[in-house]
Amino acid sequence: MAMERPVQLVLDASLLLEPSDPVGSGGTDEAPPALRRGVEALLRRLRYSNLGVAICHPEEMPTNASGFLEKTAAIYSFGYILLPAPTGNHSLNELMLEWSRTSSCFYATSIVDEDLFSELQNNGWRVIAVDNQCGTKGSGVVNVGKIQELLLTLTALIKKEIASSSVLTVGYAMKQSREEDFAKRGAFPLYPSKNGLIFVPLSFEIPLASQLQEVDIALHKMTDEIINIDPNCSIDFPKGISFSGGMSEIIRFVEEHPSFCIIDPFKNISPLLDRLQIQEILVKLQEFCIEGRPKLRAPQSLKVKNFDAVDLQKRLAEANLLFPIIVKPQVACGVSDAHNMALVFQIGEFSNLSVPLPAILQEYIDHGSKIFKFYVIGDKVFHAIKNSMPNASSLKLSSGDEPLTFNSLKTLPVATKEQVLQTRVEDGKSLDINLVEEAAKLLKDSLRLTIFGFDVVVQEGSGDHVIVDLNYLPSFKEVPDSEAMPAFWDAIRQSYESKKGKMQT
Ligand SMILES: O=P(O)(O)O[C@@H]1[C@@H](O)[C@H](OP(=O)(O)O)[C@@H](OP(=O)(O)O)[C@@H](O)[C@H]1OP(=O)(O)O
Ligand SMILES: Nc1ncnc2c1ncn2[C@@H]1O[C@H](COP(=O)(O)OP(=O)(O)O)[C@@H](O)[C@H]1O
Ligand SMILES: [Mg+2]
Ligand SMILES: [Mg+2]
Repeated sequence: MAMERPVQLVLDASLLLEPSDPVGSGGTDEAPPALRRGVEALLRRLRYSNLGVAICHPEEMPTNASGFLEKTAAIYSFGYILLPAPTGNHSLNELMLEWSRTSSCFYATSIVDEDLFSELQNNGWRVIAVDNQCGTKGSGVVNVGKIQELLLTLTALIKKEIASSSVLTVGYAMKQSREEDFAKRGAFPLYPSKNGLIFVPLSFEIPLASQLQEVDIALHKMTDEIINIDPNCSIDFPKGISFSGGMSEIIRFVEEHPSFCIIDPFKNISPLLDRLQIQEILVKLQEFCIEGRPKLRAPQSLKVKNFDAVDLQKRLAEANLLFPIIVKPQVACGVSDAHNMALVFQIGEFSNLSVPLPAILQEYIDHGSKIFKFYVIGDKVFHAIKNSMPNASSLKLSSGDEPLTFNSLKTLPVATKEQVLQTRVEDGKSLDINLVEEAAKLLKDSLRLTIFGFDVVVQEGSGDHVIVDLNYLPSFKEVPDSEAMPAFWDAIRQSYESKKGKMQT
């Protein structure tokens, strides 16, 4: 994808500031300048958009407002330009003229100024008027009803400028913290990525259907939009799950448009919400093993609906599940207590155990406090080594006769420095990388997911490679951006092309 001309976006003060007294009234009772509703979200997205962005305002703006805008520009590392006072021959700011020569330029504003508009358009700028009362029909100005529609309109205009049929627009929906993590890595350029993808956030404040009609692909982490999961019914999308309004609109749109490319289909993600279904997937993988290579397997597991000791003792024996046992909620993600776990050393410790039910009991694998996090991103497999929980014996010391309860995302009892040092370097029991990479490809074929992660621990003694977790769309933070981002973009395009390929057959 040849990089086209850079894109320059200039945001007029009228678009950004709460309309207070008319500009220049200098009235003393003016409220302090503030950003209009929806502007902070717009600026946050533009910051990592790979577009050139500048804030502009008329020279004669009162200093408290211009100072506020200058500070705002600095916070988001945007440019900051003053529009010359309207003299006879409107002369654009020098910089804007310079940009006209080198870039595709867009001017977004909320006030109509016919002279300025025609001056801009004579210099090749596209003007976008946002939610201004008086329409500006026919003057080549693009009208946008609400500020939440601005980015989608901008991507449509950019795509037209580039006029290359291979450019695809990806609308994305995920929780803000995850979006920020990805955006900071450059994952969501509003300007085509190397392989021709343009990313735009889907707004849950305006109807989703009209937005989805404008994009080629929707990328989502549906587990960020789960309101609750019925723990007593086996999860089988959409059964047992209730979603936010916006996510429900996306789900409905996809049902009504079977050829639309959703990454990933909800039914394909659904098993990863349930640690029992994850276990079943991993047990199937056990059939894959290569002579003379370490065994790749799932932990011995057992689902329980309660922790009543009598019944439990029998069931543990039947499942030949020995202590120590790690106890996890059957619901794997999407709800706040999906990561509340416990390490239990004896049957008595199950009484009043605070792990949500139904629960999955798993053999605890001594793995020298080292975990291998594998990330499958399209047809690429990456892995990172992270500090993990130490061998059970050292955890038992610190927990007396109590179970060790923790939250796996927040308070995982990882090994202390001295515990890591104590761990004998298991000779020959290290990771068999290509065994796991082979398994990763099989997993990808059976899961039919574009991006997923799974955790492998190597059991001390046996050297068994035990897969203890499987996640949909993790953050793969440990993979360098230079490798992770191109893989991320390729994965999305591959999924799109294979979906379109299937539609044709
Ligand atoms: O279990 P892991 O490997 O730590 O992966 C987690 C996991 O994907 C988790 O998602 P979820 O299970 O809550 O859906 C992610 O947390 P949030 O969704 O709360 O952000 C983590 O980002 C994942 O960690 P990692 O990115 O290191 O794989
Ligand atoms: N069966 C197991 N044996 C030993 N350690 C485990 C086992 N299962 C999980 N762990 C440890 O607990 C951590 C959290 O468990 P995991 O299933 O990944 O929970 P989550 O899905 O919340 O991330 C793992 O990263 C690993 O360090
Ligand atoms: Mg995990
Ligand atoms: Mg997980």
